[in-house]
Amino acid sequence: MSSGIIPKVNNESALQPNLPYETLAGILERITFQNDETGYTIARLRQPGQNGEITVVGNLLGMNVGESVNLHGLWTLHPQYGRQFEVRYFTIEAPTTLDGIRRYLGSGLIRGVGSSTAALIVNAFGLESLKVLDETPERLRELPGVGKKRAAQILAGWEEQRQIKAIMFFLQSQGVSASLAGKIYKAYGDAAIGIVRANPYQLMTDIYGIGFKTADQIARQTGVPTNSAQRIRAGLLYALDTLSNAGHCFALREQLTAETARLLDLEPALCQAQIQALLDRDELVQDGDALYLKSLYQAESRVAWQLARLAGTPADRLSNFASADWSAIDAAMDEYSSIHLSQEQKNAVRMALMQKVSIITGGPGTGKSTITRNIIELALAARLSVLLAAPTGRAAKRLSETTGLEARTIHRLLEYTPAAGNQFSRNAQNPLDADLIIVDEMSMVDIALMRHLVDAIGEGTHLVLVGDVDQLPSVGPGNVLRDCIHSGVLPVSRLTTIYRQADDSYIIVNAHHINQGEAPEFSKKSSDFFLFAEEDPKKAADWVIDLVSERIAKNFGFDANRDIQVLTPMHRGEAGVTELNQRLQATLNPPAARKIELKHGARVFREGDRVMQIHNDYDRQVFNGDIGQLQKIDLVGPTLSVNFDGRLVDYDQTQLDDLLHAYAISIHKAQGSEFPVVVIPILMQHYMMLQRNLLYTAVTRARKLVVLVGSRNAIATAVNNQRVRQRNTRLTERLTALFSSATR
Ligand SMILES: Nc1ncnc2c1ncn2[C@@H]1O[C@H](COP(=O)(O)OP(=O)(O)OP(=O)(O)O)[C@@H](O)[C@H]1O
Repeated sequence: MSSGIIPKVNNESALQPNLPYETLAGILERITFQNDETGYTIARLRQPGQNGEITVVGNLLGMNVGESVNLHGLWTLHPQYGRQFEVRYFTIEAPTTLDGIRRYLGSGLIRGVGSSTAALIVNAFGLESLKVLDETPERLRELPGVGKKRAAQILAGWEEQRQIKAIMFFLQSQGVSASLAGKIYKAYGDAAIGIVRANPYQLMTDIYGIGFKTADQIARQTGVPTNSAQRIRAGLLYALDTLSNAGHCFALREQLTAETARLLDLEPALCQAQIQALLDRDELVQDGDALYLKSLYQAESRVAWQLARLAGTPADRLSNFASADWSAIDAAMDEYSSIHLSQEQKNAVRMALMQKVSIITGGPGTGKSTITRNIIELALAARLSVLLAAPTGRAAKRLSETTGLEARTIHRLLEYTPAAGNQFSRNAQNPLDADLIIVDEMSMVDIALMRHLVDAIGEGTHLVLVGDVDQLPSVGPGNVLRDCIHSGVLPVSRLTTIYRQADDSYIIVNAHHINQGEAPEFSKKSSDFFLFAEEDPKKAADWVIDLVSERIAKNFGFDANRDIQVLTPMHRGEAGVTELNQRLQATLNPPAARKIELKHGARVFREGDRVMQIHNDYDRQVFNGDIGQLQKIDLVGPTLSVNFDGRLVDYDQTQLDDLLHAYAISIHKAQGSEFPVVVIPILMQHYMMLQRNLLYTAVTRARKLVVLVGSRNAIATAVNNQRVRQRNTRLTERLTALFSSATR
């Protein structure tokens, strides 16, 4: 782990970014629409001395018709509704004229009070009406026809809206944007102010979209000292969490102290003391010089323990194979199968059926799918039950296609139910009922998911882990497949011979070249592997646009929207994800009168866009890396409907952060997916990311055509850089220790 990978918290406010906001003052005339769940509002504002009304949109919880408001935000141009003002922050002043007060009280603001009661109140108390409600509400009884019960009812409604307003006011005065304030209010209700004051860092755990930096800024505003124990503990957990997002399961004590001290701008000794506090509270676990978040420690130890249990049990649901006549089985396989397996492949089949836990690894075209099919055939012929799974929906679909048997995501296999508090219904108490379980694309499985998987496997069931260990490791923490192989305690079949290869096809040959540290060949004979040499990032990006929108379709007959995927090493720069997406969107899906658009932050979603979900959402069954097409935008919700392989999924305003444009995606996000054509910009500008397994992963995503655009130098740098980023994991050591103690 290199030091300094966690960005320092700077003093710039992430809450109130330094944008040139405009301020509008006026009276809120009408609320046209308000989404009860999210608080998203469309309203009309009248400005003093000006004719007509303007449309204002944003999270306007706590704002009511008739109020004088100061709105801070930006003008935007809506393709259908024209010019409108997007509110980021607001302040409210109560109305001051008789008419204003009457309209205000009668606007529906107070539950159960309409325009006639409002008129009664204003007739009786005049300009003092609001003061009466606030300070001497017993005077409501003076109103004709208002008894004790009715007065209490009016008062309760008044208090309720006052509370919302007070909370929204408090949060905004702490620098929280209106939309975040809305989220906080929705999460905590009337307790919001209390919680934010007592421990703003609590928001990190409870509210999606609030991270350490936002919580820390709120804490500064509310006066929490920078050296408070609360802040340091939150900082330590945040540092560990950031490291786990980079793939690490633990941090060394010294590194964690240094990282956190730098992050918080405090003395390391202060951080040391709070490490002990977190250990005492059982939020951290210490293992020698390593410090783990508790959940990761449990996951890693449990995976090792469960694998030892599964491998070491005397129970064997495939015992027939242990005593089988393997020369007869090999002969039968040769006779009945159209493909004659090589000896190394036969050994892999035999190993899977004889060993309770085993691993099959190999590069593209080495026969992993073929072997998997053979294993399944033999198991089914022996009337055994087989379950197949893969970490992502798309990988599972591919496994189904290559084996002809149903394959599920690991989450579905384990009957994951997010509604029931993220529970896996298949677990140690209720294990999967199968004789044989095969999991494909193991390189993508992180330590947390592996823990749930092995927990749910009963003794005697065989587990076969299949994957390509040279691919990029999982996005989540751990390096499970690699660690299991390195431990040397589990049987491994390494497949080395490439079978899938036509004479003019270079994709697989080059993938293996790259994996072995050799430069890919750009031969004239090649029909599927090309380089457009260009050193300059801007010109390389121009090439990418031209290739995707014109050349590849023209010369090879592929469809730009359906078949071609741009994969790039970085997010930033001319040839990074962000800029390429903007340019490709403009070229492949330009604005048009009939296409509705929705602006979200710096991005514009437009009907017809290619988009990608970037988090697992088990409720709605859309997963990190799923790519779909934006079919419809409904501006009133506002909601987006995205078509994922024929299934429509709706996104409301609060879910839009889960969606990115996907004309160009990062290579990391492409793991486990395949595309007919991939176009890969690769430049010295991407220096930080130029690693062998990154290029290898990118190239192996293509089924029919690979086009590299960039510099030979960058390709050579990637190929030569075998420094697979080190991940802090101890699964290898745990496995070795457990297995050696079992055999002693
Ligand atoms: N022993 C063999 N003899 C002849 N052809 C083989 C042999 N093994 C595999 N093949 C063929 O090689 C091709 C690649 O095999 P397979 O799809 O099983 O590899 P893979 O490792 O799963 O590849 P990938 O990871 O790219 O999907 C297939 O067309 C398969 O039929």
